[in-house]
Amino acid sequence: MISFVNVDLELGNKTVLKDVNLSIQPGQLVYIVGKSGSGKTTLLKALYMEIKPVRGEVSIGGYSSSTIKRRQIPLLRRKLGVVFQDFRLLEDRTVYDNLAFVLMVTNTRQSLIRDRVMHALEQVGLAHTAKQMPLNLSGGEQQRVAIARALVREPIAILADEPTGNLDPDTSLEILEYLKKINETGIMVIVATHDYELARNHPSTTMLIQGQQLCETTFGDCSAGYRPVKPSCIPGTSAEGKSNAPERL
Ligand SMILES: Nc1ncnc2c1ncn2[C@@H]1O[C@H](COP(=O)(O)OP(=O)(O)OP(=O)(O)O)[C@@H](O)[C@H]1O
Repeated sequence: MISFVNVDLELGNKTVLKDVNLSIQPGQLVYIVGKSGSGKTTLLKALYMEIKPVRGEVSIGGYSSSTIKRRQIPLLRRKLGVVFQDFRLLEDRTVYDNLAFVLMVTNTRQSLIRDRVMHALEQVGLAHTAKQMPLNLSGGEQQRVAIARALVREPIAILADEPTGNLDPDTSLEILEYLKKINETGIMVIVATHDYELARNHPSTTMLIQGQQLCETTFGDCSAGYRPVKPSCIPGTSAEGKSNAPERL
């Protein structure tokens, strides 16, 4: 499970997000939408503990931002797969080697590496590209390789930061379909995007960052509008179970 409880996040001296509360359960797919500069990347960075909250607590994969030691951060990150807008593939290595590299740095057995790499490529329909160089693939295919690379360590969650930002609308939908299929295997998927319409076409829990606040809606229930999430929604907090009636915005 992932949770944010009363979290404030700052960059430099600027407060980017204030009093964020969020709970994501195993198997959930969540969109974080918000305009450019609203703080989506900042929120994801708090999840992989590149940014520490100035107030409140982020919990993920059994670690807490309040107690995690610096040396434990790489261990947390091994449990997470991160996907970026610009793919970030190693251009001088084959598709296979891009994935294998991730496992080699953690001393995974060679026989296991091959199985894991090919399985991850199969999950994005690209097993046949294993020997190709990334730049010989289309943008959409390169992003699918990046998703496979995120999968190869069998993460508890995939964090995707604007994964469709460099892609045309049809390819963007295709990428979201792959992320949805991966989510159906039980992996939490968190997609940050400024493309509200894209998220809208894929009904699921959608969080909106607006004026430093994180608000929630579920498409199909838009009549309730977006509501700020209160700590009462976060299991395990002292306020759990108290009312969090939707507020019309
Ligand atoms: N190092 C920094 N110091 C101060 N402010 C920063 C720093 N880095 C980013 N910011 C500001 O923090 C805010 C949030 O940035 P963030 O990258 O999280 O937004 P975003 O929603 O991901 O935007 P985009 O969709 O354009 O990537 C922005 O206003 C940005 O200008």
